[in-house]
Amino acid sequence: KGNHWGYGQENGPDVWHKNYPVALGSRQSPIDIPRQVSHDPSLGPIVLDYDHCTSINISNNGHSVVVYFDDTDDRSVIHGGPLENPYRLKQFHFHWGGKGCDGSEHTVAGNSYASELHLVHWNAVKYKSFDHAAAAPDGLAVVGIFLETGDDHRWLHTITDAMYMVKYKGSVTDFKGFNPKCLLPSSLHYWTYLGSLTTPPLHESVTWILLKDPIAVSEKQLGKFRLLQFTGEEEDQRSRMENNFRPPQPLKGRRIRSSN
Ligand SMILES: N/C(=N\S(N)(=O)=O)N1CCCC1
Ligand SMILES: [Zn+2]
Repeated sequence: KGNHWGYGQENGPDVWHKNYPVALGSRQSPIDIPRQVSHDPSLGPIVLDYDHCTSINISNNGHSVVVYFDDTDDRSVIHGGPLENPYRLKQFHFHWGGKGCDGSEHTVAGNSYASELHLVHWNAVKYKSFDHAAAAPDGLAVVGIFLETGDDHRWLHTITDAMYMVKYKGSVTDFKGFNPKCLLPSSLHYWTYLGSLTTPPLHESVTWILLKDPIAVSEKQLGKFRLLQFTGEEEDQRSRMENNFRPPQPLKGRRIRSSN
């Protein structure tokens, strides 16, 4: 087993470029969102059509906790905003910090949030599979939602309650009938820019749509994320899954646009 990428001292974001040279590319994510962003009146609202969405399962892939969706048809798509096609929901996952530490990937005027939720979509109009789309400059669209600590989130507990079933890397369990619309903040105002996957293979294929308003989750709920392990059940060294975020990358002249 080679030195697989991770978030540790030896295999973390600072050395990913050794196996994934695109890590030093010109449209890497995440980034810091500056205080002043140019407002683009031509940017319409983002529309999330998740009414017939079908979650399949929840799993621990050794880097995050992931909920997968049936993406064999257009039943859960996002469209509008900066997007020229509808993009199909494939999965969502989270990035978070350690106890009392922030763990979002994008930052806003240098400030981090406790966690960040990513809803990953792919352009099934132009590409025949997720993997093909993931390698194309307009292949993916990821909606990012910031999580800040506050009151308990009414619907997040369905996800945190399932986490004890996927504690170890490689575990998966049924997770049907979950609609991520319940995780959206009240406003869909957003920032958008062209970037990349924030984990290897770091493909520069993502149109990022970051919602400005965070959702509130309790410290207790966030604590359940940290019960997950990076390692498999059979591995002797245990390692708590936390701080699974890549820090902001150079903007390299990119334009960030703001919806109204
Ligand atoms: N890095 C990723 N998403 S993210 N963190 O950029 O939203 N992914 C890797 C494979 C599928 C999604
Ligand atoms: Zn992510």
